[in-house]
Amino acid sequence: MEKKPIVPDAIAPDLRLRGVAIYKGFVDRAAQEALVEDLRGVARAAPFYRPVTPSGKAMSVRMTAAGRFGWVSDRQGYRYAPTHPGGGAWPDIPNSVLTIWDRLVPEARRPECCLVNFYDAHAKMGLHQDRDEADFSQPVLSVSLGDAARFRVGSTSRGGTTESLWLESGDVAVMGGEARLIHHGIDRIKPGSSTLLPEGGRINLTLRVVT
Ligand SMILES: O=C(O)CCC(=O)C(=O)O
Ligand SMILES: [Fe+2]
Repeated sequence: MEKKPIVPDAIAPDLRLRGVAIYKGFVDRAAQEALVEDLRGVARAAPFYRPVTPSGKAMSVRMTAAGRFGWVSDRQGYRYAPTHPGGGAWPDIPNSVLTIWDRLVPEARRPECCLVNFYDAHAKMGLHQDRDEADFSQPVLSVSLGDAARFRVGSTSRGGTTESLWLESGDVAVMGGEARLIHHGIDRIKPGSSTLLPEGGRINLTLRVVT
């Protein structure tokens, strides 16, 4: 039997960009600060590193993760791995992060990976699909912290037109249902657009059900 896709409906999104549900300012400033504090703890246990694509190119984004699995990329390819590339299990996903998932997609399974991306002023991420997970009926939820980022979406197939918008600190985006396999990426960061991170830059969290 086909699984019914999980679409966020507990709270109405502020807007939809080609089916991606956008919740503007869903995380308030105090909660953003608490998230950053918890993420600094994650990064102490599992330091940020710069992944390499299967073709051997260093990504501009630095990554770490929390949960049973982290998403990793190296010469062997893209995959979910139970340990950090430097060795050792990933730390637990902080409750401050899980709370956002539970409020927006309460009917979904619990996320098994919280991928943490750090973008400096020059980092970006090309258009891609999140498709290394086993169950596409489960959504991917993304939280933006720090500097604003131009978020671009295409379609579920390759090519065609795209549309974009700015994701700002505290915004949440959910790719679920028809939009679960939409192409998406980050064109650029707007340096100095947020005071949340003293060092500047942007943190993006993506929560994923992996298995
Ligand atoms: O940084 C973002 O907003 C998107 C990140 C993303 O698409 C990913 O990590 O797969
Ligand atoms: Fe993605």
